[in-house]
Amino acid sequence: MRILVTGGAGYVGSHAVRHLRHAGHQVWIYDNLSCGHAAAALDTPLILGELSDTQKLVDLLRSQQVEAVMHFAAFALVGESVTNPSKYYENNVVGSLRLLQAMHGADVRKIVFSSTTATYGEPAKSPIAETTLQQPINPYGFSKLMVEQILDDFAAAYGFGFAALRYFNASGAAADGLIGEDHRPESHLIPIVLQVALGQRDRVTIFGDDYPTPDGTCIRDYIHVDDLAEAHLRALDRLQPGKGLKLNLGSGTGYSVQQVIDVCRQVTGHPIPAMMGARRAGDPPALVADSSLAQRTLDWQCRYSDLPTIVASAWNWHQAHPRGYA
Ligand SMILES: NC(=O)c1ccc[n+]([C@@H]2O[C@H](COP(=O)([O-])OP(=O)(O)OC[C@H]3O[C@@H](n4cnc5c(N)ncnc54)[C@H](O)[C@@H]3O)[C@@H](O)[C@H]2O)c1
Ligand SMILES: O=c1ccn([C@@H]2O[C@H](COP(=O)(O)OP(=O)(O)O[C@H]3O[C@H](CO)[C@H](O)[C@H](O)[C@H]3O)[C@@H](O)[C@H]2O)c(=O)[nH]1
Repeated sequence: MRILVTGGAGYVGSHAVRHLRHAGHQVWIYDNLSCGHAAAALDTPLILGELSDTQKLVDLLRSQQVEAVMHFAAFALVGESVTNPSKYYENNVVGSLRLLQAMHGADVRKIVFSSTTATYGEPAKSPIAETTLQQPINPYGFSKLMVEQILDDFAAAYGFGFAALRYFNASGAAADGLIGEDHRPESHLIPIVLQVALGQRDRVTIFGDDYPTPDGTCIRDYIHVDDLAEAHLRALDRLQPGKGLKLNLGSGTGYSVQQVIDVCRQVTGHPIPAMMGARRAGDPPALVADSSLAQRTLDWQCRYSDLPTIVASAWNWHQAHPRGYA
């Protein structure tokens, strides 16, 4: 297929682009490089553009005869979304709406959208299935939930076929070490811990050890970015006009912050000093996916999402690119 990938110069998008191309699809990346890196595009055509530029998108979709869109472009810092909600609703909601309007205008009706665990807020029960009530606790989560709603309505009214893939914690890097995770500022646990191992930070601060979990630190479900990319590829094949797939993507195994740091110590052989700090606002105690619906619907399984494999791939990338894409 001929596919436009918004946010394809970012972390998850760049890995998905490689999977798409490997499977024989023709791909164009559309990115404003606000958080992404031109180098992450490798040899895939990169078009610099804004989600809000509807006319540019219509022209592009038409001229390249695009058949489907994968939509990764968004802002994704939970804390920043609380202090600057306007920025998040503008980019994530209005930006997505403009993209969908462009697709409608160009008669492109297939889309795979990056949603998030953050749409669930603080669910009482774990693991989290898709039937869990979606009650976000921050503007980032609301912005993604709003787009899910818009997609439902575009499916019903205009025949869009969509998949909203709710990722848990994306992590790891490509096995060949060519691309990896480089967020600026970095807020994600694994890259921060590995920056300590590289000597770029003195220590990692653990955000709270008084959670109702076995060791008191927060539990998350880490899924390898290549497993996420594979699920996107399979979702693309299963889009149906007028219908929406809403699927959790996680490994189904939870690791505490303390366990993640311990695995990073084992993989890197570095002592990785850690100190206890205060809770980070808005962190739920435990988020673990029930991804059985995605497994059945997509005929998909995680292959690289055991934590030592995730950390080893990330460590490979960080060692080879100590300054990221700089
Ligand atoms: N990383 C995770 O653990 C995680 C978890 C759940 C959901 N998600 C979602 O997955 C998607 C990708 O996340 P990521 O970690 O790769 O983020 P990222 O910041 O690395 O990538 C986002 C990309 O979108 C681009 N972009 C942002 N706004 C744009 C705009 N208006 N026009 C054009 N391009 C724009 C950025 O330049 C960047 O290249 C996001 O939608 C995020 O909300 C990520
Ligand atoms: O320096 C750090 C960084 C993180 N953590 C902890 O490590 C865990 C994982 O934190 P991340 O920031 O790596 O990931 P989050 O679970 O907060 O975020 C993930 O889920 C969010 C929604 O909940 C967004 O989708 C986001 O993009 C995605 O990475 C959390 O308990 C956090 O408190 C620390 O203790 N110290």
